[in-house]
Amino acid sequence: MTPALKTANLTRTFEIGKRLFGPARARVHAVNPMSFEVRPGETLGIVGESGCGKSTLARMLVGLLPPTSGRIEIEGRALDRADPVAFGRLIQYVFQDPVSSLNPRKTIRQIMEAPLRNLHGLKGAALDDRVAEFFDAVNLRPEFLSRYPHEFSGGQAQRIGIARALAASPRILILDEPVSALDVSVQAQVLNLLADLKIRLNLTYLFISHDLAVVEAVSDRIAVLYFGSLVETGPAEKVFASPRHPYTKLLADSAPVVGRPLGGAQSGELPDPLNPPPGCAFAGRCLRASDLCRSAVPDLRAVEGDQFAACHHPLGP
Ligand SMILES: Nc1ncnc2c1ncn2[C@@H]1O[C@H](COP(=O)(O)OP(=O)(O)OP(=O)(O)O)[C@@H](O)[C@H]1O
Repeated sequence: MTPALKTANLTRTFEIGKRLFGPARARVHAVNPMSFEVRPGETLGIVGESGCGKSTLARMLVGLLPPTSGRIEIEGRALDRADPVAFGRLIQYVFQDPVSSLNPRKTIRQIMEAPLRNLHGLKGAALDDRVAEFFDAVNLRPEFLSRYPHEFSGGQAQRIGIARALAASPRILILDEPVSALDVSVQAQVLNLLADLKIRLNLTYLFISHDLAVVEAVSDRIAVLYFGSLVETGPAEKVFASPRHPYTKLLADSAPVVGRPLGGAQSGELPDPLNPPPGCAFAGRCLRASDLCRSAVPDLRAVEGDQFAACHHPLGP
């Protein structure tokens, strides 16, 4: 089956201004060569601590940030960076902070119309119909269209963000911490809405979050990101219940309560992103680390069925 979304060695480094002892500039390795697939209709959850590269990955996938190297394919077609319209028609982004992602000086109607004009050339009655259709799909009243973003609660603003993304008729939504900024009582409503829309519109989701409980609840498969690399992937019901990578186990053990973010896992020392270690980036925090771990980067390998871990000494079931 052709994947809905596929990355091949997708990589991003950032050069930063500071010069270290010579002409070479310092380089942050934000996303190391990353290859994964998302199947049609699937929700792939991507989980990781702050600074592990989640936003950099998301921004590359929607064309907001050029990759340093590697490819992005949607339904078997490589995306061309030079063609932002093609990107926008296939893949859309829902931002973490719903209110600040909406331009405060524009009405909701203007905000909704912009991608439809730019990506699909819609105007007149066809444009009005599409705006109304997607506004209704996220359960918002039509009179809201003439209002401004500050007039809405976080949950309503996130519905508007979702309507704006969906009106572009994408195949894939990148949901970057879509409920983290919302009250717990509103989170479930937005998650249920996303689940309904996915089925109704035949969508594929990439759901990025630092909240294990949310990711486990919404995902079919989960990918765990650590220090710019995927360290474990597998079925949602397996990854935290039976982790194979010691880092995944640390995450699962440190966030046992529903809705609790990854607090305890941050107590260990993260490597310096300007000077990554030669072997496994987790070796310095790992009780199982051997000389091999400190010298050779482990590849993501199948440990059982559909569960993969990038570990020289994976945990048993
Ligand atoms: N524009 C930039 N210039 C330099 N370094 C950057 C830039 N953007 C991100 N980084 C670095 O890349 C790494 C990954 O950052 P990224 O924002 O993608 O992580 P994240 O997992 O989304 O974190 P958070 O959850 O805190 O947003 C970090 O070390 C970060 O400091």
